[in-house]
Amino acid sequence: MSEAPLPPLSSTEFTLSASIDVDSYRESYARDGRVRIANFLPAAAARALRDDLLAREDWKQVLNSGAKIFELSRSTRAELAPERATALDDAVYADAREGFQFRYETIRVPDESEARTPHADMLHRFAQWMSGGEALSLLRSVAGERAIAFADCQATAYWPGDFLTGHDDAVAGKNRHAAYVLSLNPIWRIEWGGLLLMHLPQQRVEGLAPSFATLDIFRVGQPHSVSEVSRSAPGPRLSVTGWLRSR
Ligand SMILES: O=C(O)CCC(=O)C(=O)O
Ligand SMILES: [Fe+2]
Repeated sequence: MSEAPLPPLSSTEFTLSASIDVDSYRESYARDGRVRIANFLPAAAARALRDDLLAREDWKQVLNSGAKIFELSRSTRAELAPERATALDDAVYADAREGFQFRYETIRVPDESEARTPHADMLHRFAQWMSGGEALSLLRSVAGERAIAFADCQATAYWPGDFLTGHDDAVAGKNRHAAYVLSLNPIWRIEWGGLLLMHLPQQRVEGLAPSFATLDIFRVGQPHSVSEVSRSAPGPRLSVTGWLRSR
């Protein structure tokens, strides 16, 4: 297998934490198909990214109705008549009873490097950093997939009541090798929900609670879900997430 060239590094504001032991993460990933890398980013960088994302107003709520996906800006939602908003909530929970269903807020970054304007916003810069240099080289090593060429990227905020039901991330034509989730929650009680649940045989699950500056990586093709964030959560479950892809 030939190694795709590493795209140039476009930003120096993100760095890898010094403590990452690539070999042990590579072994865990090869064995289990998933791994949690603690302290993936230095705390200051993770904190800056979190603050930047929380200050943004261009979040869109995304939800599906069967195969259709709807996107609602915050201003659109604010203008919804209360009966419409309740009907929408009811439909989301009714459809979640049996089918594939999700609802959360997102800010997306374009997949193409040219569209990720250098120095546009912090999330774009993070996506570019993940798609080149030391970060991409680490991700390729841990996943054992030299064909990985870039990280696609979106920020997600799961507010109380938000969730994502079981699925396996495999989409034809997207060339996804592994999913990643950078968790940006300095304080999170497990009881607040929003757990990344890996669905195992016999109704067993392995749950990964939101955390801070950790990177979860898991191989595409494994059933998983995000459990509903509870009404006791004081704020959103904030992450930056996407897939490690080849072109
Ligand atoms: O946010 C997470 O922990 C995982 C999200 C996920 O599974 C997805 O977006 O496909
Ligand atoms: Fe997923």
